[in-house]
Amino acid sequence: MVMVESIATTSLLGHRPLCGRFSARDVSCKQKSLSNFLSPFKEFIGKTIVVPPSPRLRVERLVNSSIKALAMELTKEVYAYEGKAPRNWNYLLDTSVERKPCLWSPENRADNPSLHNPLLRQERMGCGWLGALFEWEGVIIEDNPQLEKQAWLALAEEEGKSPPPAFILRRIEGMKNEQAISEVLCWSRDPAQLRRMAARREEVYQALQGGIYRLRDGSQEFLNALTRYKIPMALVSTRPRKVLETAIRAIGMEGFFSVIVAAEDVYRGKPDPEMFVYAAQLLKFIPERCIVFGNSNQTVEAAHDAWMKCVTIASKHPVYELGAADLVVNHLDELSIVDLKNLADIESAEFGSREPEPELEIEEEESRPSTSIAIDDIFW
Ligand SMILES: Nc1c(NC[C@H](O)[C@H](O)[C@H](O)COP(=O)(O)O)[nH]c(=O)[nH]c1=O
Ligand SMILES: [Mg+2]
Repeated sequence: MVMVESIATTSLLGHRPLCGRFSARDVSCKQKSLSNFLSPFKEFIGKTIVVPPSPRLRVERLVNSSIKALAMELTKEVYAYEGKAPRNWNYLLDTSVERKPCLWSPENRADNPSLHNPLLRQERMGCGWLGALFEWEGVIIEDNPQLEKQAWLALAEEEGKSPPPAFILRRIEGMKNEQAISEVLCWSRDPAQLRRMAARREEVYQALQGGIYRLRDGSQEFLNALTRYKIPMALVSTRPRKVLETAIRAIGMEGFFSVIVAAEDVYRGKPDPEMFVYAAQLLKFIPERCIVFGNSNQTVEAAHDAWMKCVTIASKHPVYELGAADLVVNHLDELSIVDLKNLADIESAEFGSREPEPELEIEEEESRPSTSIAIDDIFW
């Protein structure tokens, strides 16, 4: 009984179903109806029992009877909802009450009754079922936006292409090199050429970067806290795996990440959700229980498209540019574990329905002036 109560309490604190049809208020009503049920029952005992049983026996009877009564009540609801009560159970069904699907047995995505282990189930509904997906640059370590630009400009020169303007560089932020070259810069569509240019661009960047890594203030402390609470962590970055592994060793952060998703593991980087969805799969978590930590709006878009919450770190972008994030901080150690649990529990309107988005209407072609680009968009 104690275990059942504690699971129920944890599930209330630690999870709210995403279907949006069951709220905390519904649960408290259910709890009230049990205590309402107990009071007439006590009176009944007082009037009819001639030889009072021992106090222990009385308590046991009360508990057993209330469990039976609750079971009967719940059975009524199930049968009423499923519409398949046995014929001689008709007297149990109050047909005047409109039954709402989902009122009974709300889906708790954090729970897994097939585990047959109350402690494991309880842990899953607490912190034990919260996954943290971290970008690398600008989140765990300091990044250097100038080097990104310089690497693209150097590659453009080597390839005999015109230097990409600032608004194009902003669009490719967070993408994989191949994706940026084929889909935005439009330098080639040939897979072999894409691979060659992408590898060269990474080589130039690494040469400029020089293998010097600097931890962002507060990252280590935050990762230590998550480790203490046994929250699994994934590193998700558009850098190649080898670069990430070298960098992790260089700053002594081995052992923190149970999963690493690197550039070569996916077809597309941000704003595509692929990297985060894959990381959640590797952590064996459903996306709704994962929180992404990034530093750009492309990350926010990717996380939300993956049905994940997103905390952004105002490293290269100021706070006011990161308004779409669920939470914006300057450094990771501003966050507490409770912040993360609360964030995981917020039911975002955009996550309310998994129905496909309606197709956008195609606008009629109008004679419009060609898109104008502000001068400061072109020059940096
Ligand atoms: N293209 C510009 C970028 N790109 C940023 C990188 O895509 C990304 O940050 C890097 O690959 C590391 O990955 P992650 O953050 O660990 O996922 N950044 C700029 O500042 N400016 C650009 O023009
Ligand atoms: Mg980043």
